[in-house]
Amino acid sequence: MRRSLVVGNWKMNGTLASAKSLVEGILAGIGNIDGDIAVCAPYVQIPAVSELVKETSLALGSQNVADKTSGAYTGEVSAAMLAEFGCKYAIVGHSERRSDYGDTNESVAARFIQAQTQNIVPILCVGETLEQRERNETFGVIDEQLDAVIKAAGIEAFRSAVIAYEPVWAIGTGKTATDDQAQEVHAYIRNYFAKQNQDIAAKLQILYGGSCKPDNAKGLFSMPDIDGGLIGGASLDADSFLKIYHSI
Ligand SMILES: O=C(CO)COP(=O)(O)O
Repeated sequence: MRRSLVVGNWKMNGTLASAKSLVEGILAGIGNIDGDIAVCAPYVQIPAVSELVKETSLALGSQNVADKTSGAYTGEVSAAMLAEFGCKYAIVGHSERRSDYGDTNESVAARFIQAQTQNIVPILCVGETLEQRERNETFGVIDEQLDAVIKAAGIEAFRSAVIAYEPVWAIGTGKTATDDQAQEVHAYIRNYFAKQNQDIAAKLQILYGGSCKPDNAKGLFSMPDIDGGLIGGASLDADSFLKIYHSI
């Protein structure tokens, strides 16, 4: 009943030329799969990618969105600006934003709300660091990250949102959560929502992110509460990204 979704997060990589050829490679191999696929490009590559993916089944997303609507916020990009280029998704609360750029649970909630004002589906990232996992704080950290967004946006907002569970210790490290470790947290997240609204919980897409690669995607995606992936490094190569997509 839930559609699978695979999203590439290109992070701060590539050039205009490499972005175009990556998109062309993805489009050439997308095939006819019963599931959704998207790429989240750096802001300045969004206009070009938007042209290439028009009228295709490859959706476009951004890697962040401003927490304000418009005004004197130097360096920020608003949800309305992203909507003009047909962005369907916006990642909010990625761990790199939280740890390197000071995004707090509250500002992540504001970004989530801003995306939805323009009918952009926020992909809300949650996850624990290695130290937090070792201190058995995983579920508490995820509770706080989700509580902040529900407090600001309300539970109904999750009818058009996606969650990405990204264990920080598995991002860009080559370390992956085992299928069972990932499933345990995905089930926890679904249950967290079920306690508030069973229908929303049952329909919510929860993606796994954290060194998801062609060789481990199938196992992860076969778990009952894993609905796809948010892919970093492996999304920068059309073949490996397509192999992951074809594993759904
Ligand atoms: O951060 C990620 C996706 O948003 C995961 O990155 P890697 O797939 O490179 O570990």
